[in-house]
Amino acid sequence: MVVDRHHDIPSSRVPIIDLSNPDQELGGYARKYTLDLEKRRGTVDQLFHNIWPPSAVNPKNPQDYREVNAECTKHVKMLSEKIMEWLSEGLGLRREAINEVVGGEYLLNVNYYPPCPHPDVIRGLNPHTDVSGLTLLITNEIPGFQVFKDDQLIEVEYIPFTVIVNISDQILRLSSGRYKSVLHQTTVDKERIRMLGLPKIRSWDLFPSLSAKTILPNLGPCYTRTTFTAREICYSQDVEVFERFNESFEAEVTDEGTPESKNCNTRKPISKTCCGPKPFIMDKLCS
Ligand SMILES: O=C(O)CCC(=O)C(=O)O
Ligand SMILES: [Fe+2]
Repeated sequence: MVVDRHHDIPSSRVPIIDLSNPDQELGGYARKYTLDLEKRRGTVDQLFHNIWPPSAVNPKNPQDYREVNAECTKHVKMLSEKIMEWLSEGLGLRREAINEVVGGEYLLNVNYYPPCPHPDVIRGLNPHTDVSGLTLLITNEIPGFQVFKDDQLIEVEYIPFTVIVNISDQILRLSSGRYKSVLHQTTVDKERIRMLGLPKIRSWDLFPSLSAKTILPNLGPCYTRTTFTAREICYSQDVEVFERFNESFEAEVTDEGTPESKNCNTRKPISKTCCGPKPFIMDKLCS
């Protein structure tokens, strides 16, 4: 499986991404965080590369890794497209509608959380929503994925051979908040490596987008604008960027929102005590 195979790739062949360099192509490894007790953050390594469309796929080598990815991508696309069909129908749209707006590009993100001696105080990733269209999570057997529902933090059970599906920010936006982007966070394990593959629909460049407005004309103009660059959004698990993202989201609703979407702003904020830093985008959605 792709997630296991990436371990075998000699690191000399994989570019290291400098997260602070906005001009560097997004393909390679990055150490996202190093253990920091004060910030309650563990070490997190990440691998990113494009898996669709074929012209954008990287890395070109090793050949067998590429082949495994191509096979995996077929299934990722099939599943994602099926889910987007259901979501389109749920909005009363043509089945193809959401896929036509967000389904063009896919990225594989692999997260690696080494064992951490302080799992009681350390988190893997802080609470966040994903900026993609959809995120699929294919995890190893170590639990650690947690979601917020009605102010409660819920541990998502590991079930072998299953895929977890997160609706992410772009589908929230194009649905004018009818579909919620799931607020989630991760934990670390004291003794075992936690690792997972996250194929994501890489749609964060699509807003503002003419196609979104044309294909989804009745869903309100208010969610089609963003002031963020693809780069910022990609790494928006950083609290500061998230807060700015939320501010722009709020401004969009206030400035241009349809009456219906404005009413979406009535949800109670998620309690700060259970989610650590600030509540993010979820507190602005319909209940
Ligand atoms: O590690 C996990 O379970 C989820 C990771 C995640 O939320 C992300 O990379 O966006
Ligand atoms: Fe996430």
